[in-house]
Amino acid sequence: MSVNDTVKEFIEQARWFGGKGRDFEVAGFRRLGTVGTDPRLDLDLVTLDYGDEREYYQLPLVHYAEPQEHLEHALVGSWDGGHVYDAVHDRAAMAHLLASFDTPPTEGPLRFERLPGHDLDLSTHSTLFSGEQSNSSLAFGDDALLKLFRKITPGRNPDVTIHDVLTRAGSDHVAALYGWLETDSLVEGQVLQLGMLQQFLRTATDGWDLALASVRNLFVEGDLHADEVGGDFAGEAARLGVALRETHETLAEHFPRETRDAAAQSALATAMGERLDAAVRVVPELAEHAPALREVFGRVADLSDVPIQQIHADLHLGQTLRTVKGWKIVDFEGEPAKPLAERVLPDSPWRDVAGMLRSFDYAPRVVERTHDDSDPDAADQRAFRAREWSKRNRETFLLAYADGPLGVDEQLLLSAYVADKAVYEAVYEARNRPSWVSIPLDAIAKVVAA
Ligand SMILES: Nc1ncnc2c1ncn2[C@@H]1O[C@H](COP(=O)(O)OP(=O)(O)O)[C@@H](O)[C@H]1O
Ligand SMILES: O=P(O)(O)O[C@H]1O[C@H](CO)[C@@H](O[C@H]2O[C@H](CO)[C@@H](O)[C@H](O)[C@H]2O)[C@H](O)[C@H]1O
Repeated sequence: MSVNDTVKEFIEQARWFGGKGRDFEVAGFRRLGTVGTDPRLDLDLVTLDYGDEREYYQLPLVHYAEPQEHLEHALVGSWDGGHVYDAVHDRAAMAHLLASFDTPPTEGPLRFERLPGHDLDLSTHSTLFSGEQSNSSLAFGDDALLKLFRKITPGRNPDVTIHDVLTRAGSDHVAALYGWLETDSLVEGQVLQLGMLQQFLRTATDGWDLALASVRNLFVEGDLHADEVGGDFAGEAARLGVALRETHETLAEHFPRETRDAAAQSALATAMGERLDAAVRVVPELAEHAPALREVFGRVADLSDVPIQQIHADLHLGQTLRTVKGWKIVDFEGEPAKPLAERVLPDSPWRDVAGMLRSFDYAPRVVERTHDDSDPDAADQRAFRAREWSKRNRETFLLAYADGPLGVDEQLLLSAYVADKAVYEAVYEARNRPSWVSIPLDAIAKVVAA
């Protein structure tokens, strides 16, 4: 088998590969740089050709002369007389990267950039994060987290740019950026950012997991209200609201702020309508709600002077981490499916708020699904509690975020973003978790009934 075919097979089964199910060929293989010897770590860039478009993926590959038993699960293939493994699984290869952040090479194509203020702990070893992630993240002990980007879009990565700005501004709501890895390359004449090193949040618990635990707690005590059980989430929802407001304020101070005029608002309404049209083709059940949704989107076309700025753009509870020092927000890459040029455009902060409101709707619905519905009374009671949990946390979060009631225009814009996100989710679920598609569909039915 050729090296290209071997690499293609490896990419197809990788959990970070975003093009699953699509036909592609490996059209090119380019060495971006090499770090260390014995073992040698190559950072390679693979070009994938889908026929109508191309994408680039980063492959960190470690080479050994002899087979490595402990890396068997990470074998990519054997070529050039050696054995080649996915390097994120190899502590020796990852130690080369950490050492290079500490003492950057003085020559060569790779640039290991650092922010001042933190001495890396070189005595640590790497542990790869598991889970459904679009990139590969590794913890170095309790000290640092390295995220190696997999899909590489030429140009600056917003995750790096935004963490850089928020770290320098002293924000309490992100993990501090320690540095990043980049290279100039001939690919589209732009910089390629390959990885990001940041503070490891040792005491972090995922916001989504915390929300699920709170709902489970509530379901155990079927006769108690959300505010009467031990795991009530409202205090956390309020703190999250404040954390998001403060993050938006800091972003507004350091990135350009604009206002969207009537023409731009009209373009927003059109874009939401187009996303709906495309979604109906994937999820035909959306069709019955389409006229009412179009009305919701149409109302935002009449607004003008809408403030826009840098936002997170892909916010949900799974992008929040609760630490002993409060809530942190992660992953500022924007919606991965969108092209970079669109992802870096300013947008209304209400889009982020809408993302969180949708998550507060999801959490109880997901827990409900794991319960045995053999007792219809208990199921009804759980459905009632689920609605109560969601409403309580959405309202508390929103009140804390806005620090008061919303104006009519703000409410209108927020409802449109909520509906737009639910339309996006209907497609996402149909493609990834078809049995969950009723969660966004039910939410859409509620929006249009309101
Ligand atoms: N600084 C950090 N410290 C500890 N865990 C983190 C940190 N940043 C992100 N995580 C966790 O690492 C995982 C991957 O992070 P994320 O930025 O969402 O990656 P991806 O871009 O691959 O989706 C998530 O589970 C997230 O909660
Ligand atoms: O984290 P990603 O950028 O990969 O986001 C995608 O996956 C999310 C699921 O992990 C998905 O989020 C949806 O499901 C969540 C529960 O699993 C829920 O909290 C979110 O509100 C809901 O949107 C997200 O839409 C998708 O882009």
